[in-house]
Amino acid sequence: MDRRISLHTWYAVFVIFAVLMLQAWLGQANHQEAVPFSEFISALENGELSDVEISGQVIRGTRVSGTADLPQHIVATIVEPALAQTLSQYDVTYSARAQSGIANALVSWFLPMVFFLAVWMLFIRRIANHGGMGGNAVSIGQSKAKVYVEADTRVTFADVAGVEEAKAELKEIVAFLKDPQGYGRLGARMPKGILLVGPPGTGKTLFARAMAGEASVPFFSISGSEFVEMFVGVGAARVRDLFEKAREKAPAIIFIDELDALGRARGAYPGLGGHDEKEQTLNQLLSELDGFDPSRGLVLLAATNRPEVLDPALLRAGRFDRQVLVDRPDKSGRIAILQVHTHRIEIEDDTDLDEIAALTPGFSGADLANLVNEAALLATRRDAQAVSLIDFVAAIERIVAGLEKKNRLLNPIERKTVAYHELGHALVAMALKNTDPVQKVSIIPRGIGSLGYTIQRPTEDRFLMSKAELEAKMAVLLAGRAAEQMVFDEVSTGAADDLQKASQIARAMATRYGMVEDIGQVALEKEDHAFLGTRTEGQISHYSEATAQKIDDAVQAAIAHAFERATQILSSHREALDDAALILLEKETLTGQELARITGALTWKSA
Ligand SMILES: Nc1ncnc2c1ncn2[C@@H]1O[C@H](COP(=O)(O)OP(=O)(O)OP(=O)(O)O)[C@@H](O)[C@H]1O
Ligand SMILES: [Zn+2]
Repeated sequence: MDRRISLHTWYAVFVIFAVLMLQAWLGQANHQEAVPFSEFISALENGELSDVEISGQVIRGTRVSGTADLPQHIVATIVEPALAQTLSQYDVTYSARAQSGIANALVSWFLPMVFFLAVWMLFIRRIANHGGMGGNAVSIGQSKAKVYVEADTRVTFADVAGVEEAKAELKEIVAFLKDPQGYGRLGARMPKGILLVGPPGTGKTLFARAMAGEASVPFFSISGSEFVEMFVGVGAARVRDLFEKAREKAPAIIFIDELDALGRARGAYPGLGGHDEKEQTLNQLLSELDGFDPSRGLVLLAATNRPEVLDPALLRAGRFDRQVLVDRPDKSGRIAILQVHTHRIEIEDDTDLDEIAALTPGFSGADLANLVNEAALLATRRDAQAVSLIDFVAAIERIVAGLEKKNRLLNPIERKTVAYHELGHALVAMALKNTDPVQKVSIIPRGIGSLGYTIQRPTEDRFLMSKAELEAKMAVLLAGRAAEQMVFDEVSTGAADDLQKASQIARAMATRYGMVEDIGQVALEKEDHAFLGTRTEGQISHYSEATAQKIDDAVQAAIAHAFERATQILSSHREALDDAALILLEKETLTGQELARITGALTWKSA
């Protein structure tokens, strides 16, 4: 990759240099000397000039006779606008300034630019086609497309560790690739496209290659980021080529890395350029997806760490209709990943991977791979026979500093706060009747702005919610902050999103669902139950100041009540909360069952 970037830079410098040279040369040929206006006029009056042209404030002419030591082309600025009129008695042409501006730019900038860009592209193509990616990857396609194909990736699921849930899901796909016919026979339908979603460096690319390795099928890949700054039509041609090549070799895996770079919501590009090109590429991809027939043994995988920016059309049924989460590993996951990577190096017996894993919360698989590498380098530098714990600790310190800069790691106090916050949500959800069961609690940061998370799995699709359910939901939402308040006697900014959601519900209860006695069964605002899925906003009728006051009061009261309720539940289960927090801080994720076991929750589900 680096090599190609440096070539790009090299050629960019070359082109700029060449254009500047050309400009200088053109300028010379066209050389014009600026002279005072009075001098220009006298030359004109003396009949020394021909081809006199006025464009805007500028007048130029070609000297046909007169003093030889003056340049042939002279130009002056019309100082007195009124004079422009009197000039009409001479043989002059008036030309629009804009026109001559464009013509000038065309000659001096645009044409040479196009010419050199073309030459540049040609060079880049040649390099790309000859150089390829190195290793056992071969790039195919002579001119248009740069699709990488590996006949055998030599990576298997054993190389991917710490992401067991995702692995289990993807194993099914491998079974299909190994025997497309047999799979179809049982009536099972493969998803058309599978989207691997997760933070950078968690092994999405590795997973895709491992699937190809497991199934012993060729691996065709292309990266979304390579589609940027491409000429119109090239991107679409690449996509077409990718699918064509893969179809010839089916069964096979097609992998599109960084899907977000080319699959961004259409119409979402600020500014000009690139827009049409990206739309064309995306449209081509969509049409390939629609014509895609999984029963022929092709599996389409893509990866992204920003699923939220993807064009919704990509995620529709029959396109990328299966998402697999590839998350940052928890502690046991990190141990497994460290095992994979330390396999190839010599390590001292004293090195306890468990301890290293404990020191590296928030590390991704790529960070851990990097860590093992660094540690090995440090050991080599001190002439050791094997890598030992001290090398790992030193390497961790270096890497942590880098990650902290990127704001990806929590300090110990933050971790503790997040643990209690998330457990607050989880325990209150477990204690209350009208809530969805807790599936998972985690203190592994997920994306920007989310430091931890609690997943509740709805037991069914919801179209109606009762007042009791809404109230329970609010209590669960406020329980994060309630736990922080109770344990640390201090609150943090981590609850902002919870508060917003709870306020939304409280407000809707007052203004839309007629659930507040004091206001009555009137609808004051339009539907906005973001929590049920639909969304339209605005006032239905104009209501008085007094009613507005009542709404505010009702929202305040509902929130206060929910907070009170959460606090009460948590304080009566303080011991369970502390026990769970200890274990969550150690393990980083807890499933619903584990949590129930720790807290004995199932015995106290009541209220
Ligand atoms: N789960 C894992 N198990 C083992 N190694 C891993 C794992 N995750 C990442 N790695 C290591 O990190 C390297 C980079 O991971 P990979 O490129 O697959 O991540 P990615 O999720 O595709 O990242 P990005 O989103 O930045 O493209 C891998 O080649 C591997 O060495
Ligand atoms: Zn929260």
